[in-house]
Amino acid sequence: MVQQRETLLEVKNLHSGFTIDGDFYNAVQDVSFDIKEKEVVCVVGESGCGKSVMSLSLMQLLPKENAKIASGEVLLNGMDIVPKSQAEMNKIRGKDMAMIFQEPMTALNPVLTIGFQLNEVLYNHTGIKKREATQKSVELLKQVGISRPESIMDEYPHQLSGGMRQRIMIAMAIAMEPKLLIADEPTTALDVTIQAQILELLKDIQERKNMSILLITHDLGVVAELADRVVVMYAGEVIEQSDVDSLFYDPKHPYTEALLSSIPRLEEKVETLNTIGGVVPSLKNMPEVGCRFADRCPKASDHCTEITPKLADVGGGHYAKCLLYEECYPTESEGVRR
Ligand SMILES: Nc1ncnc2c1ncn2[C@@H]1O[C@H](COP(=O)(O)OP(=O)(O)OP(=O)(O)O)[C@@H](O)[C@H]1O
Repeated sequence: MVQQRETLLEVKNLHSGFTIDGDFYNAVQDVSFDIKEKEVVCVVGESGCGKSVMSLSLMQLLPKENAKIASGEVLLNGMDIVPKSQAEMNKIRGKDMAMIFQEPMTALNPVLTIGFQLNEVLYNHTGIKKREATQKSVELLKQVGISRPESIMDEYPHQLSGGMRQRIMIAMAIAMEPKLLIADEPTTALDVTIQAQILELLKDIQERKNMSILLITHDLGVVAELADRVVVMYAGEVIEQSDVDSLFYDPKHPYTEALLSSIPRLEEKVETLNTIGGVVPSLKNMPEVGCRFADRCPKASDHCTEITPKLADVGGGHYAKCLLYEECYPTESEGVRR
């Protein structure tokens, strides 16, 4: 019998975005998905599709000056964290959910030693004393595959390679054993062999610690390697969602098909990469009605700019948002507008 996993994170109708020239624009539009315990969910999509804004919204780390969550719920173990204050979020971040970023140098403080920064995470969440914190930090560095942890404790971020810095970030993220790790393009800034090592480390830690991971990436090779389920985003919206095999072998949305066909295959002699023509619309230029991919879609019909599809189950828990499928037509009461 397949054991039902509990839902760890549930995102419901999330809208978030930016105020630009006095007007508010959603960069994340009505996004809903969930993550079960011990599950790896990958979020994919081209640059500018809202992946980072979505993940920063979950952590409540959007820039305060011009960005906010406009509506929606983010349920962590059933509790909505959207209304939480920053002080409350400071307790939740690190302990219940943690995040690693593309460029660890921006997240690490350049003038503090690695040991100081690691110990700080432990002090923030526990009443631990210095000697014990230092022991724990050294242990964490070992867990992330750092071979001379005692001496690294006294070094500064700039003395380390990009791969080492990302390992430090992972050590900081797992220090309090959070159940959810959000990783936003964690390997993009690294060279290829190091990328593979960091992904291997994430996978290993996820299994050892029984964590769930939300992995943001535009690299479908990474998705194939790590994901249990995949959420495809386009222009701020979820346009497809399914388990990883179903997505790779039977993609439903023309955007996902296009993304998949842009991966070069070893057996094919590729002269040029098959890229998707056109660009993701900017926030100010989002179509108000219809499918946001319509102007780039090879399968678009007139309907596609007139009727807004809804995300619907098009078979066996595979969700798509495309008028190629009967299920995605809005009902009369849902209308054609967003
Ligand atoms: N600080 C900001 N102010 C205004 N608009 C922003 C800001 N940051 C992002 N955006 C816009 O929000 C939209 C979503 O951007 P986001 O960074 O989430 O995309 P992404 O899918 O994560 O792309 P990438 O892979 O390049 O990080 C884009 O249209 C982007 O231009």
